[in-house]
Amino acid sequence: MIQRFEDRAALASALARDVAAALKSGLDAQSAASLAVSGGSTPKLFFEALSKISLDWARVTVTLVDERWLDEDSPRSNAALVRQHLLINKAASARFLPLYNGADTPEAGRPALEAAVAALHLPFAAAILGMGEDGHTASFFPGGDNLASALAPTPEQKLETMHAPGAGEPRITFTLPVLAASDFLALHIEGARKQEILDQALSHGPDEAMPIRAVLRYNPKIYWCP
Ligand SMILES: O=C1O[C@H](COP(=O)(O)O)[C@@H](O)[C@H](O)[C@H]1O
Repeated sequence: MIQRFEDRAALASALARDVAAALKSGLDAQSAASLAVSGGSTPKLFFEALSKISLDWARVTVTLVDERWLDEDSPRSNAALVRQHLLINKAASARFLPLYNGADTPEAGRPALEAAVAALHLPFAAAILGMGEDGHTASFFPGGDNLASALAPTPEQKLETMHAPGAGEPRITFTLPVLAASDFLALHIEGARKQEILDQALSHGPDEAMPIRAVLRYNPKIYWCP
């Protein structure tokens, strides 16, 4: 289902409202709820809208669907984006679980992160994915060294490392089954170019060429604006 909005502000406020409702349902049913968000350039307005909504944020753990293996002082750090634009206002009391821990490589950092992730309340009450113009989502990149295992139906771990020609830097990502099991699964994309990429992904073709296809099979709610 594609929901189309007239502009970025309208999309941000609708997505924030729907994510907050999913978190509230999770908190009504159990003692805590987890939220996985994407990084990149798209989510800022959505983060700011969500941060202003009243919720029992102290019972919410926010994490990332994926991370670039970089210090938080890098402008490409997804964690830095979350700290600056989501963990503010009413959401300042949420707990944050970053996916970068300063180890030399994601492979070296992964065991400690797997242990931290094991303490999360899963499934995620909500997971919000983005999409790159190469058809990647989370860090499921075309040509990624561990793409097959990240997309496998029964991965051994919740996290997978990724190196790919188009990724810019090494990555770590939640695997597809963990994200797809979320109570509320959404894809947030903006702009005419990404609409074209989405149309291409919705047509027949291999997941390896456009890994977003693997997510589309789970029928995420799609939020789009020009
Ligand atoms: O590298 C990444 O890119 C995607 C898409 O980012 P955008 O800048 O095109 O919005 C993002 O969803 C992902 O979390 C991030 O690591």
